[in-house]
Amino acid sequence: MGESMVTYSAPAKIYLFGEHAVVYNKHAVAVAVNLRTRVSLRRSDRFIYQTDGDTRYIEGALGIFSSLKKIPGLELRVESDIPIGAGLGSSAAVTVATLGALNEEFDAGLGIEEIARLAFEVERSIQGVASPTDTFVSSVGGCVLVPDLTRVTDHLRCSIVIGDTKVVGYTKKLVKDVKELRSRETEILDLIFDTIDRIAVTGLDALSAGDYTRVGELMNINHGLLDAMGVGTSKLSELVYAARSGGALGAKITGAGGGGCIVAICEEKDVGRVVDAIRGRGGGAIVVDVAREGLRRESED
Ligand SMILES: Nc1ncnc2c1ncn2[C@@H]1O[C@H](COP(=O)(O)OP(=O)(O)OP(=O)(O)O)[C@@H](O)[C@H]1O
Ligand SMILES: C[C@@](O)(CCO)CC(=O)[O-]
Ligand SMILES: [Mg+2]
Repeated sequence: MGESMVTYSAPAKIYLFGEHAVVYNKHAVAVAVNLRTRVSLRRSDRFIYQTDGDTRYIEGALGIFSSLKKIPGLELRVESDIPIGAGLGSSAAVTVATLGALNEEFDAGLGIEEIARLAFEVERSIQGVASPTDTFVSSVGGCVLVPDLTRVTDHLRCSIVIGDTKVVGYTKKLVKDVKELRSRETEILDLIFDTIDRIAVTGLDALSAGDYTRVGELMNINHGLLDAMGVGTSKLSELVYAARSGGALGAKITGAGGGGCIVAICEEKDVGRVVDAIRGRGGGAIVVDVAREGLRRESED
């Protein structure tokens, strides 16, 4: 019987504000949520992977880690609650959890900030252009402000509902499409990004003041600007409007768009109506909580 496997997990995330603009160094506010990816691994004489996704990000994590410690062979298993390509940061979570487990198994002595930075390098190398948001919030948990890379709170006094179009969005392609649109309409896209920057900063102030009506209103404006940059779909907007009609304070695309998920915030008393409204339009709907913990060691296998 080989030595026991070491297991680390990392959470999914939603964006309250700022996706895509954050790639151009504008502010974003992201929140880790309690859907997790768990990576278990142990040394081996060859490389054996068990996972339900392709291994691009796992290979990316192994590659960047190998520059620190030689990996002769590895048995690695991934189990995840996070839908892939749904805008919930599944790539960041699998990368962060893989690096966390490697860090312990090979005694690399990396701190959480270093793990977040290495994970960001993996995302950027695969995505082409990327922000540190997804990997940072998955590493540290709670609610974070980017590009400051600060954790602002670990509690929201509202309910969070994720609506899933069940259509995969491809982050790499969507980020590239926005980059190409910006190359054609630079001034206009920069005005949109600047407006999203202001929304994120104002939204964080509203969050800190507990003014969730204003947080929701700013989320709605942000959704319109994501549509304007071409990452929306009719299905995403259908679920957004359904959530709002169901009583959500605010609802918007979360993540890269082009498919994937929306996020809605509401008062606890309205959660059932918001869930029913999303499901009534054929969307998947799950109520999530803030994940206070980011990268986390799980019990021995
Ligand atoms: N459980 C998993 N096992 C292995 N690889 C995974 C897993 N989950 C995600 N991945 C990797 O991440 C890729 C999806 O990343 P992508 O950035 O396109 O979507 P996302 O991270 O889910 O959404 P977003 O980046 O918009 O938040 C998959 O193709 C796969 O390479
Ligand atoms: C679209 C984007 O802003 C978020 C994807 O979850 C890309 C990134 O920040 O790397
Ligand atoms: Mg991703």
